[in-house]
Amino acid sequence: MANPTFFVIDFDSTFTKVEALDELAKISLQGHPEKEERVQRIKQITDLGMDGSLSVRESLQQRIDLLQANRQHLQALISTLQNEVSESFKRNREFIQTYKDNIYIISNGFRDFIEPVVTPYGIRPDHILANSFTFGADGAITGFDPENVLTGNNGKVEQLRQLELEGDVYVLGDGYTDYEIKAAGMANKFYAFTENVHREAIVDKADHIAPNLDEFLFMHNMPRAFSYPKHRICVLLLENIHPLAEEVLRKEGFSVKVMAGALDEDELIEQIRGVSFLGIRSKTQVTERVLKAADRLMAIGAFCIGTNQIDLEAAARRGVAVFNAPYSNTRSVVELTLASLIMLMRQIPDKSSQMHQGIWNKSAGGSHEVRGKKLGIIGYGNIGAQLSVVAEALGLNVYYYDVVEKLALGNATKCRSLDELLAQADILSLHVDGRRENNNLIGAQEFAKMKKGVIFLNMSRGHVVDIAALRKAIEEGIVGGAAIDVFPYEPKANDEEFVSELRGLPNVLLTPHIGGSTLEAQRNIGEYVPAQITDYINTGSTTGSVNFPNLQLPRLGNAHRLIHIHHNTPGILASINQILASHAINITGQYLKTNETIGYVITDIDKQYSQDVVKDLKSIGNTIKFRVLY
Ligand SMILES: NC(=O)c1ccc[n+]([C@@H]2O[C@H](COP(=O)([O-])OP(=O)(O)OC[C@H]3O[C@@H](n4cnc5c(N)ncnc54)[C@H](O)[C@@H]3O)[C@@H](O)[C@H]2O)c1
Ligand SMILES: O=C(O)CC[C@@H](O)C(=O)O
Repeated sequence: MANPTFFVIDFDSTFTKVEALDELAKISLQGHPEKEERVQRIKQITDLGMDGSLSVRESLQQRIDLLQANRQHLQALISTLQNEVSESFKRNREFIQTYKDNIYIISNGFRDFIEPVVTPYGIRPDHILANSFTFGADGAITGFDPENVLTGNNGKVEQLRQLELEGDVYVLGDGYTDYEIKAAGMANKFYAFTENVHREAIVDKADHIAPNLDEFLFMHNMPRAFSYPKHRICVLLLENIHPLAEEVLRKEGFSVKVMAGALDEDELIEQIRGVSFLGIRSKTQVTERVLKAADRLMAIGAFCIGTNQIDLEAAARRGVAVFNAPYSNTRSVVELTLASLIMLMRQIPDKSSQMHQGIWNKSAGGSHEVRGKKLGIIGYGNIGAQLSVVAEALGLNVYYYDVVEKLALGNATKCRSLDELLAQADILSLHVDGRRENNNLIGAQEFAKMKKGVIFLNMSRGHVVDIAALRKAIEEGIVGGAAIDVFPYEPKANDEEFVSELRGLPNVLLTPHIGGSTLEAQRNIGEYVPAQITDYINTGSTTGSVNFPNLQLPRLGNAHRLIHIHHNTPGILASINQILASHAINITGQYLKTNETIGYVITDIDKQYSQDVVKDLKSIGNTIKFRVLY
C-alpha cells in the first residue's frame, strides 16, 4: 500500500455480536422486579443513540442509571463478551495480528470490558479508544469519565482528530457515530458492518456494505480466512425445497434466494446468471442452454434421487459438479408403493369414490390379499431392493429384473429377462432410473406380455411408461389396477391443472409425484444436499457427486488448496507440477481422479505463492475451472 492505511473498528455489534450495555443490563438486573421494563428501556436508549436521535452523553448516563451495575457484574459481562466475538473477527485473527499497528478499536463504551475482549486477538491496549467507568467505594458503577472526549457529541470524530492519523482511514461499524467520522472528513470510507445488525439508516449512508469482515478484507486484498467471501456466493433454491436447506446454507454464510415452483428453460436462463449453486428437485430441466448461460455456476444440488432432469455430461464439461440425495427418500417410496398395491388389490380407489357418492357396495368381488402373490420389481436398485425386503415381510413372493447383476435379498428370485418377469408377476412395480434409454420401457408390447388383471405401479419416472398404452391396457382389463405417481409431463407448480389420459379410469390411484414427499424425507434431503455442497465449496470434496470423479479430501490445514478441473487429456498433472516447480512452490499433498469427461486435481501447497502461479495454472490447455481455497 502506498499510503499507510488505518482501520478504525467499532466494538459493540461489530467486533462483538452484541451491545455490551444491553448485556450488562441482563446481568445486573437479574432478579430485579423491573428487569424486563428496564432492559427494554436500555435497548431503546441504545438504539436512539445509534441512529443519532439522542446525544452520546445523555444515552450513556441514562443507561448507567438504569443498570445499577457493579464490579462483579462487570466480570460476568467480560465472560459473556468473550463468547460473543463476531464470527468473522474470530476467523480473521491473522489480519488483526498482521496489522495491529494500524488498527484502532473505537467505542462510546468502556475500556473496562473492551480491553479483556480485544487484546487476546492482538489489538494493542493503546489502540483502544474508549471511556472508563467510575466506581463508588462499594464497587458500584456510578458514571463515567466526563473528561473523555468520547462522551461529547461527535466524540468519535474528535477522538480521530486528536489521533492525527497520517494516511488513509477506513471505518468499519454499525452505528451512526461511526458514520459521523467519515461525514466529518476524518476517514476516506465508511463501511456499514451488517453481520450482527442491519440498520437501514446507516447502510444508506455507507460507502460500502460489509456483511462481515471477510468482505472488507477481500475488498482490500488483505490476509483473510476465506479466499472468497461466502456471502458473495449466490444460491438459488427452486421447487419448494425444505426450509432447512435455506437455513443451513444461510448459516454457512451464502446469499440464498428461494422460489416456490419450477422454472422453464428460458426463465431459468434468466435467473441463473450470477448463481454459484443451484438447488432443484425433479421438475427443473437443466439443459446445455441453461448451463451455457450459467456464468458462475459451481455446483447443482438435486434435492431428490433422480438426476435425469440435469444434463450431467454437459455439466461436467463445464466444471459444474452435481450432487443428489440417493437414499433420503427411499423408505418413503417403498411405503407408498406397498400401501398403493394393497389398496389396488382391494379395489379401494373405486370403493372410496363410490362411498363419496353415497354408494354402499359391501362385497369381496375382485378383492385379494397380497400374501402369497408374486411381486415383480423392475429395477433392483436402492428402492427396488428395499421394497423387496419389506414386501417379503408382508408375505409377498418377490421376483425382480435389473439390467445389471444384483444380488437377491432374502428369498427374492432373480429373473434373467424382463419378459420372464412380466409373464409371471401378479403385481408389477417399476423402480428403474430415468436414463434416456428407459423411455417407454413399458409400452403396448410389454403390457401384452403381462398376466391378465395385473396390478401395475410406476413410482420411478414418467417417461418410462407409454401412457396411451397403459390406458388401453386398463380399458382392456389387462391391467386390473394401477398406481401412477410420475408422469411424462408434470405441472410446474400447484396452481397448474394436471392433464392426463389416465384421469377417470377405474381402480387407478393417481398421485402428484409424492412418492418421496414425506416430511421426514424432505427434512433429510434438506440437510444432506447442503452438507455435500458446502463440503465441495469449502474443501473441494466431491464425494457423492454423480458426474465428477469422487474425491474425499481432508480439511485444509496451514496450506492453500489449488483446485484444477480440466478436460480429461494426458499430461495435465505434469504441467501443473512443472509450473509449481518453476515457481519453487512446495507441494504438501496432491490428489488426482478422472472420469471419461474430466480430470480433477487437488494440490495443497505451502502458504506463500504469487499471483503469477495462478495465472500460469489457469492458462494450462484444457483447463475448465480453477480456484484457490484457504
Ligand atoms: N416417486 C418419487 O417420488 C420418487 C422418489 C425417489 C426416487 N424416485 C425414482 O425411483 C427410481 C429408482 O430410484 P433408486 O433410488 O432405487 O435408483 P437406483 O439407481 O438405486 O436404482 C435403479 C435401478 O434400476 C436399474 N435399471 C435401470 N434401467 C433398467 C431397465 N431398463 N431394466 C431393469 N433395470 C433397470 C438400475 O440398474 C438400478 O439398479 C428412480 O427413477 C428415481 O428417480 C421416485
Ligand atoms: O421431490 C421430487 O421432486 C422428486 C422425488 C423423486 O422423484 C426423486 O427423484 O427423489
